[in-house]
Amino acid sequence: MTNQKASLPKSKSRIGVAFTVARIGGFMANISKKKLFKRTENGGNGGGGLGRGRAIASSVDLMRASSPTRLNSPISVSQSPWIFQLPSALNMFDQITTASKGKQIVMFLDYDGTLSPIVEDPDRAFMTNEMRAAVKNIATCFPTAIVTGRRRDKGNEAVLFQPASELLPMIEEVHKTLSEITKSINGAKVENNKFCISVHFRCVDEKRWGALAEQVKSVVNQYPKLIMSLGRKVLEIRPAIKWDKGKALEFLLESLGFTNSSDVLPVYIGDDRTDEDAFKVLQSKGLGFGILVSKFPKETCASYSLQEPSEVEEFLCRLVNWKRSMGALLSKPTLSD
Ligand SMILES: O=P(O)(O)OC[C@H]1O[C@H](O[C@H]2O[C@H](CO)[C@@H](O)[C@H](O)[C@H]2O)[C@H](O)[C@@H](O)[C@@H]1O
Repeated sequence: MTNQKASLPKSKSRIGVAFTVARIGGFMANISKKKLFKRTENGGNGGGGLGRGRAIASSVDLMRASSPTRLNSPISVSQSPWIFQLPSALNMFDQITTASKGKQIVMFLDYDGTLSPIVEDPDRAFMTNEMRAAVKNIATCFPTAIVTGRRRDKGNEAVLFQPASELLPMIEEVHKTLSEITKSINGAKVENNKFCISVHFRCVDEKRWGALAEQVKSVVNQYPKLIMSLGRKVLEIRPAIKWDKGKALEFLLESLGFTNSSDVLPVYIGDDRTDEDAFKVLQSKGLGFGILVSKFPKETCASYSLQEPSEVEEFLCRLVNWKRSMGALLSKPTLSD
């Protein structure tokens, strides 16, 4: 499999949509996280009532938990009770297609960790040729949107909606400051996603994570219009506006004319905390299916799971084949023809 430029296929997509999302709110999994990020999310002064040492220690704990690389318990993935709660979307394939009877499937796909494997260098997160073909095919079968925090020139073609444009000069300024200030930390990488800044710590020695988080928070705290949250080995700084992947999903469904929920079956596939906002919307509306991409147990509002991008590809290919076989069945000549 050869790596390719991280852009999506240009033609034949029913929507051809890629979506830049200014993220907010994140996925607050537990109380300590709420406390820790309170200052940054409120533009206030961080760590809640925690002392500085404890606040840094819990920052590091959260950063560690942001992208687990092993199971905490000694049991294997297949034995995990989480797997029972969150069955594989591949095993549940027939149930998913049955639920789509009389409805329009609309596909929502996250990019990093979903369509492309997680890699150390965010500039080298590419879709394989096979995944590219699968995405292209799925977009010919169903309305399809890529919902990502990445900037348009890093993998996407069209942007339907970009909130917070007036904050761009400020985001640019913060990007410069963060790039400068984090130079002292080996492996730290600051990425400018236009509407959000990502400070990556995947390649930073764990001993330096606390120092990095402190540096970033000290800058973000000077900007009340920005908040910070955690993704997979990444600190994300974004506008404090009411916009997230859940709102993006609602906006897209509405734009496509699917206000009547009985007509539509949205399927959202994502791996990260920001995707939880979309899973939550689907869950609360009793609409479609959220599919979490993860090998490890996680707290989630998704209904099903896929372990890694290669399983996402398999799932997309099965959907394409199913859709094509349905089309073939419908067009088969009958005796009366
Ligand atoms: O909304 P998404 O498309 O899921 O974007 C979330 C972040 O994705 C990227 O970072 C992640 O993938 C990198 C490449 O595999 C990996 O190195 C990093 O540790 C992950 O967090 C992207 O680079 C970030 O800007 C996005 O915020």
